Amino acid sequence: MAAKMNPDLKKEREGASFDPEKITNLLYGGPDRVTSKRELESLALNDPDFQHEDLNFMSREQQYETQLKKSILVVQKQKELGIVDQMDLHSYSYNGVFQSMSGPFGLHTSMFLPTLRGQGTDEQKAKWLKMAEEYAIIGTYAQTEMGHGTFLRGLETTSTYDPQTQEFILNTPTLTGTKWWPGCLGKTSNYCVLMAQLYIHGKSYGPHPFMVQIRSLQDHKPLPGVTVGDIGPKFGYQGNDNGFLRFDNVRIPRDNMLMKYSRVEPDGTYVKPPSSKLAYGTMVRVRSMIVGEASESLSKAVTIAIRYSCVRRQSEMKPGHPEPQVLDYVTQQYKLFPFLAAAYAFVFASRTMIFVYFQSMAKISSGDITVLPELHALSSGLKSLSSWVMNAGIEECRMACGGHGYSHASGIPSIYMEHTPAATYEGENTVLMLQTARYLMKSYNQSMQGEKLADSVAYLSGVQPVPAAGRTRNVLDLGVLIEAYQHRAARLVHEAALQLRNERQAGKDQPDAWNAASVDLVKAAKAHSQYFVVKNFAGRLTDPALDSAAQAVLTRLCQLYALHGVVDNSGDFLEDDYLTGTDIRQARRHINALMAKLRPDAVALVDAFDFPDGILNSVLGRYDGNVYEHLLEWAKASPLNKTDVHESYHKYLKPFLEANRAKL
Ligand SMILES: CCCCC/C=C\C/C=C\C/C=C\CCCCC(=O)SCCNC(=O)CCNC(=O)[C@H](O)C(C)(C)COP(=O)(O)OP(=O)(O)OC[C@H]1O[C@@H](n2cnc3c(N)ncnc32)[C@H](O)[C@@H]1OP(=O)(O)O
Ligand SMILES: Cc1cc2nc3c(=O)[nH]c(=O)nc-3n(C[C@H](O)[C@H](O)[C@H](O)COP(=O)(O)OP(=O)(O)OC[C@H]3O[C@@H](n4cnc5c(N)ncnc54)[C@H](O)[C@@H]3O)c2cc1C
Repeated sequence: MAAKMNPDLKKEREGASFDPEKITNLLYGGPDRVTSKRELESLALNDPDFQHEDLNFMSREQQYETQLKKSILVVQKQKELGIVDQMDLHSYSYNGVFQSMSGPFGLHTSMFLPTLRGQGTDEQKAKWLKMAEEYAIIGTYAQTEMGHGTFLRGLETTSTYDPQTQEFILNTPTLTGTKWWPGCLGKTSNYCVLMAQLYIHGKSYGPHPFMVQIRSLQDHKPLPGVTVGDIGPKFGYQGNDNGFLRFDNVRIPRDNMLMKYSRVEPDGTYVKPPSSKLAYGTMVRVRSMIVGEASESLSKAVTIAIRYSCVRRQSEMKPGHPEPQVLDYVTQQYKLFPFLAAAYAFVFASRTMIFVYFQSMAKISSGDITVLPELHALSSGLKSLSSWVMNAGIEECRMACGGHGYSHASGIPSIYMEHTPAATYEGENTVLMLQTARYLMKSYNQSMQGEKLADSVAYLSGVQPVPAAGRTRNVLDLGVLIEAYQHRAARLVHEAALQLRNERQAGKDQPDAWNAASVDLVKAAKAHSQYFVVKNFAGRLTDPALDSAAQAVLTRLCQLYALHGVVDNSGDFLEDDYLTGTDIRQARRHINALMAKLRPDAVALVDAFDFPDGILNSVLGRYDGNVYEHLLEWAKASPLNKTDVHESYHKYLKPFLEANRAKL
């Protein structure tokens, strides 16, 4: 018999002003997509082969083994089921089987295969791609070293060409040159794409990608000259064997250098790529994907916190009245609703990012590399902004669940531990924001020369003059809000550029001037990215998939997202002189009014994300809201509760207590 729905959640759903299915359809690309997503998720979630004890109750070794076993089964089953489409794979594998927890094949699919596809020549693809796609070999992306992650040009691993034998000789010359962090490297991979400094005839040509076998295909032992292992337990990512790797005079054939863009001829002649940054292509790809990872993780956390906030009743709002649902406290709404709005904003931003990525890659493949700087700037900015907001949001959701949020039963700690490194991996956020800033400075200077700018920065040359002080606006109007964000971004870019110029004029060289202005540069890059997100969100509100009710609720969310950003950054907007103090006060009032309007729709809005219980993996966020009975059941399954009296009682506590009693 189906469990009864918690009456509070039932009422919430009955009281919603719109049909969540309409928004689900928009989020996933139409009803057919939603149907196949649900079928694939359900297939994975109900497959007995994928059932296991809660990962939270397992040791790290058990987690690794469990995830490895599932990774192998997924490969077999996805073949049997004929799943090839990336979105289908995401539903079946990433969410259905792994509930977005990392596993030992993660880097094979997210970076090793894309690098082979993107950096290999046709011959190289013919040689390795099929083997890799068929999992005859398993690889990772080995770039970061103990001493350098950010500064790619500072990598110490060397690949020295020997024209005599037409081989590269790989070496790790220092302790800090030890590869450190690559996922799935410690125990799983037998190959890697190695980023190493290319040396020919004693000259350095910078980091290049090489295909390197690191373990025997017979017994999986490290090959001669290779030292490899796991780097130990981490904050999260326990199912992933992030590893270390060293080389001692390991020789690989010349054609193991991935040579789609740059080449080394047999005699040692180096053929330059059209752009040296094409070798960084896989990172751009993953950064674009991380916007999706961040939005999805934040969506999961807000789903849990909002559902639970409707089930949880606490305190007396009015003497003698029943305890209210904690979501009725406006302070609780103020914690959660802006992150609900942000989750939507970033889901939409991630869809656009993926579209721009593939559109740009099509151009790059046909030889037009002019789109690369804009793609790099956009993906760097959105990756950083989305993962920062995700981190803040997940933590806010945890705290909004009170004590139970701290328990693994809530599911929130796992989401946080697993996804918080998105702010670090694939380019540390501040560093990437500075890359976006670099592009903005260049664009700004180009606009000063009257040059035409790329679409995403065209506004830098067309910003309206600051309106007369004292003029107030209707800040609920999305057109006004978009303009305000645009104006703020353009002003911050302008001011950062001025600061750079002033630092130069005061006698600093370019790098010192850049460092001195870097806080403002990051601020400008953030403002630019926030403007992009607000504008993009507003652009989705007219999608024909939405009926008027769904459109109305998403419009409120979009207004809340934009207004909350204004209030949160009111100093910026006021300095801008574009909005006035009265506008900011109005914005605060509008936020309160919007939250009151959104309150009855909050549960339906998180339902629209369409995460089944098996994927949410949260006692607090259960769809049926039957939290308390399952909390007790979950705790009873904890390994410490396998026996009434734990064995350590006999070993330690009993003699201790007995000795103390004997002394009395
Ligand atoms: C719903 C969907 C969910 C799906 C989820 C699925 C997948 C995604 C999820 C998870 C991901 C899974 C696993 C991830 C594991 C993590 C793996 C890693 O971390 S791999 C290692 C990543 N490492 C880095 O990112 C290193 C960061 N450092 C750099 O990228 C660079 O060194 C640098 C900081 C950018 C600086 O480079 P450099 O010093 O060489 O360059 P500069 O001199 O500063 O700039 C020169 C010039 O080049 C431009 N540029 C730099 N990078 C790029 C690039 N990638 N593309 C294009 N252009 C680039 C730069 O802007 C300068 O231009 P200019 O101003 O014109 O001179
Ligand atoms: C879970 C996880 C998985 C990973 N997987 C992989 C993988 O599969 N393959 C791989 O190769 N790597 C991997 N990495 C490594 C990751 O890519 C790097 O850690 C990341 O790029 C950051 O580099 P870093 O560690 O050198 O940080 P650092 O650069 O040392 O950062 C430390 C601080 O210095 C600041 N800083 C550094 N440079 C600058 C600058 N120029 N300007 C201003 N501030 C600066 C940063 O902002 C930061 O605050 C992984 C890391 C993690 C945590």
